[in-house]
Amino acid sequence: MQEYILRLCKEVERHRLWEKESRLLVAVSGGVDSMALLGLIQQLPREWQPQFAVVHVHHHLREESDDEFRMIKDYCRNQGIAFFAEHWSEEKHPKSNLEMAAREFRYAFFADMMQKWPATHLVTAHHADDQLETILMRLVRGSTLKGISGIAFSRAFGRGQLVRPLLSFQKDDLYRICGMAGIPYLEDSTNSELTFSRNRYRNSIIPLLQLENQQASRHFGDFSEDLQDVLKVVQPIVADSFRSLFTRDDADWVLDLVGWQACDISLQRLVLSYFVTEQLIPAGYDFRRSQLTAVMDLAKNQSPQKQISLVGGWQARKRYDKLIFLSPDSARTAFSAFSEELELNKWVTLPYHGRIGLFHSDNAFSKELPKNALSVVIKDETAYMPITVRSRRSGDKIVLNKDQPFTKKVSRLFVDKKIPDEERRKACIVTDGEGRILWVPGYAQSVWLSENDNEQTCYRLIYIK
Ligand SMILES: Nc1ncnc2c1ncn2[C@@H]1O[C@H](COP(=O)(O)OP(=O)(O)OP(=O)(O)O)[C@@H](O)[C@H]1O
Repeated sequence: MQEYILRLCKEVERHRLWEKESRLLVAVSGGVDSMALLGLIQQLPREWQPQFAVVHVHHHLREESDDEFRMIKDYCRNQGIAFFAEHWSEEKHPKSNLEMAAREFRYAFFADMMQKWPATHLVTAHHADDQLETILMRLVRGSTLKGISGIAFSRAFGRGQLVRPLLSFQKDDLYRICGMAGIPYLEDSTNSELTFSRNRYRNSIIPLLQLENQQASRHFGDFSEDLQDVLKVVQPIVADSFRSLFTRDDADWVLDLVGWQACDISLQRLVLSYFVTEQLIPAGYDFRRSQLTAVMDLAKNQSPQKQISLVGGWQARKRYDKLIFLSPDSARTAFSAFSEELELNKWVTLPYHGRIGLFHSDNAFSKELPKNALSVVIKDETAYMPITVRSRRSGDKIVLNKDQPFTKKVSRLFVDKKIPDEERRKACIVTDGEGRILWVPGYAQSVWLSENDNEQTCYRLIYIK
């Protein structure tokens, strides 16, 4: 046992996992891995042992969950260890993606407890065999370089760090630890069934690799550490390029395609991969390599306007010399069926951005236009009340040019001006009481408007973006 305790101390020191003053929340499922982890932490020498407590989630997914819950609770009570548990009741279980939902629930509870207890570190019992499985699965399924680098010893989580001190321990070590120290544990019954893909790897593929070489899991661990070292050095360089090429627009991101295309092809790929893994995908979401390839293809596509859907409801849209990554919210928020009559001297807030109003020429706003305002004048004999502001409709037409009036489709207007699709959707249309289009703020004004005041002036339309 002493040998294992020393090994844990070494790992904590080598990877700077925690300090004596840290406060650890140990995530215990009741299986051999996390019970061995708890046992080792309990037996750490005083100068190495921070304060610690146990967190457990009762998933109510299997009959044995009750036994696990009770076993950990009793163990902690007998050993004088603080124990915090949460129940994931059956009503909260979704119909699909159960494994993913259980994980999300678990980590949300852990983050919450880190805040409440409070803790500096969450400690999980991921070990060398988990590492091998994870790397292999990600390689086979397709993942980014960061994904293929596997599980990290430490990463930011909640208000502190998530640490995995057992990554160099093999499963057999953990059985031995529990055996030697008389620590109870319960086998997870799903481990022996081939229901989830991880278990298929665990039971069929990995034993073959280990037959080939018993040190396979150690070698995967070395590979993971080497690759993580490389990424640590390269990442800041890539991050610099990322910052110069990407700009943020609320929740959306915009890539300058001209600058990006001027980069070396390897840097192009690395910058996109960095963006996707570090910024786009919420922590823990597994982004597939195939999506990265799709984004690359989109960026290089000949057509000036094209779009694709990405994981998690994100959308990538190519718009001339920009690649816009729309957040799930923006992608959903379509400026659809909006229509509102303008009341004299009052602003109407537009659904996408900006406001618009109809003001009498005597009104203070008309006399002193707000900054960034666009404004046009309606001559009272030309337009009929009420004036309405609405979103675009197909078939919208506007009559342009005072001297030689001609009718133009609003859609054609946008194509001629090379206005990207999202901007077109955000554009609003101002009509008069007869439904004639008076103004498309920012883009065109009809023959019935003028820009300058004169004696006939009665009303001014003002739009602020
Ligand atoms: N119900 C649970 N309650 C508390 N801790 C848990 C629970 N289930 C898992 N853990 C902790 O998480 C560790 C890893 O568990 P598991 O292999 O199921 O992967 P995971 O939590 O889904 O994480 P990942 O997907 O990152 O591999 C366990 O060793 C244990 O420390």
